[in-house]
Amino acid sequence: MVTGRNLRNRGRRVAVIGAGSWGTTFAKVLCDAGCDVTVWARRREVAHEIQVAKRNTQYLAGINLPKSLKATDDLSVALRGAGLVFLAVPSQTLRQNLLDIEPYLDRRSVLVSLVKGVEKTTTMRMSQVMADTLDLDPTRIGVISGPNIALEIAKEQPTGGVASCADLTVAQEIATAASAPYFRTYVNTDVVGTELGGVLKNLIALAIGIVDGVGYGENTKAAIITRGIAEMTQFSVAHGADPATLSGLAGLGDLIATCQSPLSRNNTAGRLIGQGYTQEETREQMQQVAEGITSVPPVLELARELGIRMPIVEQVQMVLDGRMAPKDLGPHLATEDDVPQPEQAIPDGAHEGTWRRLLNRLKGTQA
Ligand SMILES: NC(=O)c1ccc[n+]([C@@H]2O[C@H](COP(=O)([O-])OP(=O)(O)OC[C@H]3O[C@@H](n4cnc5c(N)ncnc54)[C@H](O)[C@@H]3O)[C@@H](O)[C@H]2O)c1
Ligand SMILES: O=P(O)(O)OC[C@H](O)CO
Repeated sequence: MVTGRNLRNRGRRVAVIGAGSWGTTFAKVLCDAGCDVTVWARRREVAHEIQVAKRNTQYLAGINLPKSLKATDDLSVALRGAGLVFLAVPSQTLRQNLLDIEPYLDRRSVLVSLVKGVEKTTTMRMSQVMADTLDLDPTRIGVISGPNIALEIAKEQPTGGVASCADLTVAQEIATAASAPYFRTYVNTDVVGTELGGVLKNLIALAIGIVDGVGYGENTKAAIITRGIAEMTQFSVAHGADPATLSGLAGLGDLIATCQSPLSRNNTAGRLIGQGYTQEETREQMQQVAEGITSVPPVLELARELGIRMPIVEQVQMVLDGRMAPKDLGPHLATEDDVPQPEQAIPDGAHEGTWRRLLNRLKGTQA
C-alpha cells in the first residue's frame, strides 16, 4: 500500500543490527513505513531464513515478514548506505557490536538504540555506551522506547513509541522513518528519561512476575505498579530526566504493557522466580533476553551513589540473591515506619526539573 508516509521514506536506506524478536519486528515496522531495510543477523541461518523465506521462526513464529525486507550476516552489506542504524542487540553485547560495526559506519549516520538495559560493568545507559565507544556527537545518538511487546507489533496490533534525540530535528527524522500504519512514533529530546523508562520498567515487571508466581492478586500488583512508577520517576529525575517523560509512553505506558503481558520476558522470569526457581534455573529456562535481571545490580549501584532508596528494586535483588522469600516481596504492605509516611504519589523534588526547564525555556525566548 502506498501512503504519504511510504513516500516520505522512499529511498531511505536503514539498517537494523540484531535479528531477535525486537530487531526483526522493528525491521518490519521500518519496511511498512516505506524504508529500504536490511537486517543483520549474527547467525547465517537466521539471515538466510529471513532473506529467502521471509520468516524468523525462532523469534517470531507464524509471522510473515515483508517481501522487501533484506537480511545478511555481513555487517558491511547491512550498513552500506544506511543513514539510520537501529541497534537491537542485548545490552551486555552492545559495546562489542558497536566496535564491530565501526569500520563500516558512514560518519554522518545516526545510531538509534532499541535496547532496554544498562551495561553491568560500567552502569552506563546505552546512549552513554554509544558515545563512549564511538565518540559520537549527541546529535548522532537516538533512542526509541515505549510499550512495544514485539509479537503484538509483528501482528500489526496498534501501539506507539517515542523517538528521542538531543536534537529535535534528528528525533523527527528517526520518528518519520519508524512510523508505520500500526506504529505511531512521537518525539522528545529527553534521551535520559526515554532510556531509563525502558530500563526501570523491567525491574518493576520482575517484581510483578514474582508476586504473580507467589499467587498474590491484583491489589498487590496495583500497589507495586503505582509505587514502581514513583520509584522510576525519582531515579530518572535524579539523573536529569523530565518527569513528564516517565508519565508517557516510554515510562508508564511501557510499565503497564510489561507488567500486564504474559509475553513479557521480564514478567515471565519474575514469575518463575516467584514459583521457586533459582536465578540460574530461570536463566536456563528463558530462551530470550530478560534485561531486567542484569540491570538490577547496576541500577541499585547508581541509586546508592545518588542516595536514592528504591524499595521495590532492592527487594527484587534480595529475592534474586535468595536473601528474601518471594512471598515477602511487597515493600509498601509491610512497612516498619515508626510514624506513618505520606503517600507522595510523585516524590518530592521530582518536578523541580520541569520548572527549571520551563524557566530556561522562558529565558531562552527572552534572550
Ligand atoms: N522483544 C521485545 O518485545 C522488545 C521490545 C522492545 C525492546 N526490546 C529490547 O531489545 C533488545 C533485544 O531484545 P530482543 O527481544 O530482540 O531479544 P531476543 O532474545 O529476542 O534476541 C536477542 C538477539 O540478540 C542476538 N545476540 C545474542 N548475542 C549477541 C551478540 N554477542 N552479538 C550480537 N547479537 C547477539 C541473538 O542472536 C538474538 O538475535 C533488548 O534490550 C530488549 O529489552 C525488546
Ligand atoms: O519482553 P520484555 O519484558 O523484555 O519487554 C518487552 C518490551 O520492552 C515491552 O515494551
